Amino acid sequence: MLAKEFIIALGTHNQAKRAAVVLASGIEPICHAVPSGVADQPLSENETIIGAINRAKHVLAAEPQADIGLGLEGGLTYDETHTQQWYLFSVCAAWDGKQLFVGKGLYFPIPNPIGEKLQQGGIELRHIIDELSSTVGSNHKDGAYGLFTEGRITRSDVFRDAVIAALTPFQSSFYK
Ligand SMILES: O=P(O)(O)OP(=O)(O)OP(=O)(O)OC[C@H]1O[C@@H](n2cnc3c(O)ncnc32)[C@H](O)[C@@H]1O
Repeated sequence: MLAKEFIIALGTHNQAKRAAVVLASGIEPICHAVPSGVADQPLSENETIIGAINRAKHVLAAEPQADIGLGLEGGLTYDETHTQQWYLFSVCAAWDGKQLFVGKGLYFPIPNPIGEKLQQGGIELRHIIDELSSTVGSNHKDGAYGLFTEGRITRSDVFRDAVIAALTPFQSSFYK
């Protein structure tokens, strides 16, 4: 476990992401919205990872008193090779000014018509999930994962695992 005095800067005010960091670390992060430098709706694995890394680096620069910057980014990717299926996944990048690690959360199939609609542009996943779940701000709540699994997995759960993965090399003596 990280020491309580360890300061985490998180590059967003998103509540699902903030909750994920608390679940993963037991620490309340300093939230500071920073640009991801990628599209509002990333549509490839590479773009999503770059967005997470940009956020981690930008937030540590903006909050230099922090020990580590975390960037959390959600994105979609199309699996051409095996399943011809769109997937939603969540990435955490962790940057302490010297070392960078990335944790990837669950890969989760989403209905292909949703992926195709997003690919056409002009709309983000949260708009579609808001409409399907008759809510506003689904991306701050249980998200697409919560809707499709009837609450068995939430957006915070998925990001929690990604945060644990990205933080572990900074915590565990096995990586020293
Ligand atoms: O405020 P920020 O940190 O930018 O959080 P975000 O939720 O708006 O943005 P992300 O970059 O993480 O996600 C890219 C887009 O995909 C949407 N999205 C990703 N995962 C989602 C989920 O589980 N449920 C609903 N929308 C989701 C999200 O709302 C954005 O429109």
